[in-house]
Amino acid sequence: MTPSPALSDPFHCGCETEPVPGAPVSVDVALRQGLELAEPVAELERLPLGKAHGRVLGETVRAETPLPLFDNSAMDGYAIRLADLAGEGPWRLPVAGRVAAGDAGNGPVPAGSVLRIFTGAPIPPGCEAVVMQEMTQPEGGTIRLDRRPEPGENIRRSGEDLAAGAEVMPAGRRIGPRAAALLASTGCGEVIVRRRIRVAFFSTGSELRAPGTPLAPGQIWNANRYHLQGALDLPWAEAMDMGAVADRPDRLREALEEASRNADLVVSTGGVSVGEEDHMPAVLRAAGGTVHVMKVAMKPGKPLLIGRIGKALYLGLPGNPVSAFVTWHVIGARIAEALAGLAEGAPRRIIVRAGFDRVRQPGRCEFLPARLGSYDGHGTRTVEIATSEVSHRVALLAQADGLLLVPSETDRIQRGDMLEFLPFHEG
Ligand SMILES: Nc1nc2c(c(=O)[nH]1)N[C@H]1C(S)=C(S)[C@@H](COP(=O)(O)OP(=O)(O)OC[C@H]3O[C@@H](n4cnc5c(N)ncnc54)[C@H](O)[C@@H]3O)O[C@H]1N2
Ligand code: MOO
Repeated sequence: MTPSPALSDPFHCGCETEPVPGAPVSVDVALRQGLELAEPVAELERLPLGKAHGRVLGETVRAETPLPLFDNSAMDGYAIRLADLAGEGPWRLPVAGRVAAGDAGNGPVPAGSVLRIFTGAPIPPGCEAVVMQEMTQPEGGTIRLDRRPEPGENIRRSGEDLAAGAEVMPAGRRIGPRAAALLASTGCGEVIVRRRIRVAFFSTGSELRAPGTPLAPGQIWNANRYHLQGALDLPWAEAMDMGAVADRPDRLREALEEASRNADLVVSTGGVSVGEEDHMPAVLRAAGGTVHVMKVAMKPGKPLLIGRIGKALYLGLPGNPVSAFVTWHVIGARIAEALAGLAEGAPRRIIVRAGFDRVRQPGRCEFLPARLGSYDGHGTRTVEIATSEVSHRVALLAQADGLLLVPSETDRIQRGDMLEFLPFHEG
């Protein structure tokens, strides 16, 4: 599959250089390789529009009718014929009838008269303009009019928003609130959507316990499980939460195999680094899977496995909670969107100004939890970071406004430098 431009929009984090075997690949290369593996789910479903919110449109929709459907009034006022306004104003014209939204509106405006008309009502034959009622003075069954309206004034023309036969929405669009309003306006009572992708996920780590349960020395509460539960609470995904699995190769293999039988995408956290307790690369291979990416030149998130097992795509995110979040946010979510057939979704990026000075070691692209500060005189916001050692700093992450993107080749950031920033959508 050729990834769509939006999904593969590069981070310019070193993709210009040729990958060296065994060395970390750039974020862009990792993303591209993941997207190449992500064949969109093929099955389609027909759903009533009211049950399709947030789903991914499976077919391009074309308009069978124009939008607006018929010429109609943009204002509450009076439908007039311009020929009735002879000479200089003011003019006085009798009100011969009324037409409201929902009326069939077949009767013409009688010559020498006006019709009372309301917003959304069909424009009666002969009517060349609608005069807002505020521009008229009613006087005993007549109106007085001081100004000659322009031809077509306050008339919303049929087809001016969308012509009959035009594309309403392309396949791959998420049916968000705006899309739903348009589909409804063009009469789409049912839509064809892609089936939900199935995502199985588990956390690895013998130290992990569920929050709310007591801990023995050395144990911690599982954060990544709850991050992924939230991140996968999506209308176009069916999440299968497999809980936590101890750092034992046999258990991990069982979990991986079970997940891959049921899911399009398997996500695990932890166990992807180089320690003796980091089993996932070996477990993936032992289970017949293939490894496509092992390490990415990013911080946090250097150890990141992208592979395949059976029919499923596999993502082994690092265990450190901020590393797991960043790798999911920047790479994992893009891959999930591509599997779901979504043609959009790369995180929005804005330009900010550094509010700090920092000298750094080039070579890895950084995605640092950061807070936005005040605006400069040109409407650009300053950004502040607390530290670059962030991989375990969940509090810093939760308090951040987004991720500051530091390109891999950067060796120095000076106050006032312009940088890219990925704002978080949620509050
Ligand atoms: N010798 C090296 N050690 C490490 C390297 C390295 O290159 N050489 N990389 C470091 C980096 S960077 C990261 S990131 C971590 C990633 O390691 P793993 O993915 O194997 O993760 P674990 O070792 O299983 O866990 C790391 C850390 O995160 C905690 N953790 C794990 N899962 C959870 C969870 N579900 N909720 C909360 N916290 C979790 C775990 O307890 C560890 O503290 O490796 C570095 N080491
Ligand atoms: O790369 Mo690790 O993910 O920094 O913490």
